Amino acid sequence: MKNHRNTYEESPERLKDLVKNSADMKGQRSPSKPTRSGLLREHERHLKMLTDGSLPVKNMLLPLPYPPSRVSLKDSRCRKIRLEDLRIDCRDPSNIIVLRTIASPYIYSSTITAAEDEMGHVARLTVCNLEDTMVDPIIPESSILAIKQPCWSILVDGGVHIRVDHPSDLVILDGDEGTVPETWQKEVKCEEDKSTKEWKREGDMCFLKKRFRRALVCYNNGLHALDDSPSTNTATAIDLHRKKCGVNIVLLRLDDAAKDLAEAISLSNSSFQPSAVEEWLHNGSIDDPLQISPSIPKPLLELSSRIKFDLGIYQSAPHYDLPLLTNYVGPLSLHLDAPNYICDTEIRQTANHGRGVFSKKEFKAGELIAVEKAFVLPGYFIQDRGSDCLLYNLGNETAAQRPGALLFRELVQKLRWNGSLRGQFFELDAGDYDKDYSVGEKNGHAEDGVVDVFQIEAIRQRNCFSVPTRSIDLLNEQYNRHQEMRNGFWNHASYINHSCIPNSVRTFIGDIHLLRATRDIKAGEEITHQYISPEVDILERQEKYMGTWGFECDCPLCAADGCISKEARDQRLALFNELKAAVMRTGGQGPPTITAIKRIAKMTARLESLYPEDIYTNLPRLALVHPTLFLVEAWRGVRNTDKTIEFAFKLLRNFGIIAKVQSRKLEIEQQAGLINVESMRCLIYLKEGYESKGEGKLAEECLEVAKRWYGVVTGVSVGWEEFLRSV
Ligand SMILES: C[S@@+](CC[C@H](N)C(=O)[O-])C[C@H]1O[C@@H](n2cnc3c(N)ncnc32)[C@H](O)[C@@H]1O
Repeated sequence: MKNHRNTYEESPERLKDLVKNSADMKGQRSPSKPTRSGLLREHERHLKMLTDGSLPVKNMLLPLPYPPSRVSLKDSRCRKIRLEDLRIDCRDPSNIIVLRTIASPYIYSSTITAAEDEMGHVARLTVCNLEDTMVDPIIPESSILAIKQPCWSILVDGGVHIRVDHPSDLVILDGDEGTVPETWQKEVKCEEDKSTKEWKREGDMCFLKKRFRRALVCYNNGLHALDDSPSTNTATAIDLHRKKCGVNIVLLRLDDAAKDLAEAISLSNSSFQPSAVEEWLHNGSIDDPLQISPSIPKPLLELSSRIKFDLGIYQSAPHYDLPLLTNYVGPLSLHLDAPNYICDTEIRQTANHGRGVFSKKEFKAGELIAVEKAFVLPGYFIQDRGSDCLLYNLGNETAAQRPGALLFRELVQKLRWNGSLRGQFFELDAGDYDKDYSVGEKNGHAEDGVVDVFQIEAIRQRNCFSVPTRSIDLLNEQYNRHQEMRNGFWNHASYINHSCIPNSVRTFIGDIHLLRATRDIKAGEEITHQYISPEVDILERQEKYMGTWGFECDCPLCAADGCISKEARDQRLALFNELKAAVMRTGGQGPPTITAIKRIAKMTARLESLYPEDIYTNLPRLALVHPTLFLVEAWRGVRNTDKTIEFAFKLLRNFGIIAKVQSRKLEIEQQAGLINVESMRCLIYLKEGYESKGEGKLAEECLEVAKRWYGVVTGVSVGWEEFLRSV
């Protein structure tokens, strides 16, 4: 059994201990020196395990943070060192080491290989956060690499390896650079002499086999091998650029894809300069002043639309065919071609919550405030256990489940390859992460591909959303029980601050985020939403906000709860728990008895008395929500219409929605009200009640509000009739 332990997939627990206990080894030389045969034997064993398929969950690890090197290999500060010069955990940004890999890589949660320096000394090399695959390895055997700021990192088995966390700290060399040892230079093979046609064919084969990087090389070589006959060449060159563009899109290299497409378009119509086409692809607008789209062939048009949507297009009104988008989206089709609508909101400094999003115009309750396509929303088969992974951050001792881990991975890839998208992202809140490490464009360190993976993770943690495939699916209990939520990232929405009693609700259709007003909003008001639904107990909810986002909420509800003495709050919580247990006891054998309902109503009334009216005038009373919901449904179950109506109004009140009937008209005041599935359901119960009392008009008014709230809660009106039938 011992022989089969996978020491390549490091246990985070053991690594955490190691980080704590190895501080005193910092600066020392390697305690062990592997032999070439020992290292290769061990590597072979792990590779075999990988092909055998006996694989654990992927544990991705982020050690203690350190910044990526910004020293280029051509920089005069750059100093070449050897394996024997390396020290434990000592990174000097000016140092580089040139290595040659001596084995095929093991690619799982990271890329692991064996490498030698020019003295013939060997080491295990671990490169993390690469978009690497076994069919298309980035560093196959015999690759020549320069590693920036190399050092030894301790392994749990007592050995050491060179660990690279920032992908930009790894530079793959062609073999003819001055930094490459002479003996290795001679061994670098020249690419074969092939015709354009042959390169294209090989590129196509590689594409089919998902060897995307190799396909790019082949198409590039094909372009270089073009002969001098212009007539046949133009069509071939357009085709090769188009193919390259497609591969770059798959690899999330949108900037490169735009370059290739611009070349292809310009070749197909010489009145367009490549630079003008590239600018059009990047301009974020639906406008096409040069009239490029009507003048290009369909395949190029399709690619241009793909690139423009992925880079972000903006429109000035919330015009969307939401039923169409809703019906299109499914677990395998998350990504939509939809423009953003964010122009009626703006990002500004708040008084004491950092930056926030503000309305630039009035919004009516239910109206769309903003619509945004995801910057990144990983698409993967939820059921695919092979994509299971966890991301351990040893710096702040947090662990992200698969949705967060996969989002992190894709963020790194997208940011690394698209300089045009970096500036926006690195402006976002990274919490306590030391901004001095930052290499975002705003700091003027836009060296190609240099992104700080620790900063990306800090930004992800603070700003990502947990999302269903579509928010309407959350109304379906089956879905709720079985579906894992994904993690996605939306740049504009990342500026929205939290409030426990917000004025907007966020919903999703695939990768589209919709924000709707829960009540009328004035121009200039700050837009808020709930990061998570607030816990009943203020201390518990503040702990959660502090734990994940580092803030203490000071919304009116938290201020009110803060006015209540600890003793009274404890009393409230004890009664709340007692009620919860009493409600649980009624479950099981048929509907609750009238005696049980009355007992719970009495306890609920006692709990209500613990909410002073002068403090909670129109604020939600969270502890009362669930018992009151139980009572509404229980009275409805025994067909007591008057009681159902009475408790439905109480439930709305407990959500902070002050509703009453005045002169046989429904009046609703919801400045601090929580609009959610339960409050919407409550209105449907009221509609039913009034219907059975022959109050048709009141019933209709309740239904109208319920329908508006359905739009807020799901983002769309699709499925309303079906939902109504299911209540
Ligand atoms: C998603 S960002 C929101 C935008 C952020 N204010 C900014 O300047 O980038 C989340 C961060 O905003 C701040 N924040 C959000 N809601 C807050 C609130 N109710 N009170 C205080 N700070 C808040 C916290 O620092 C939190 O980590």
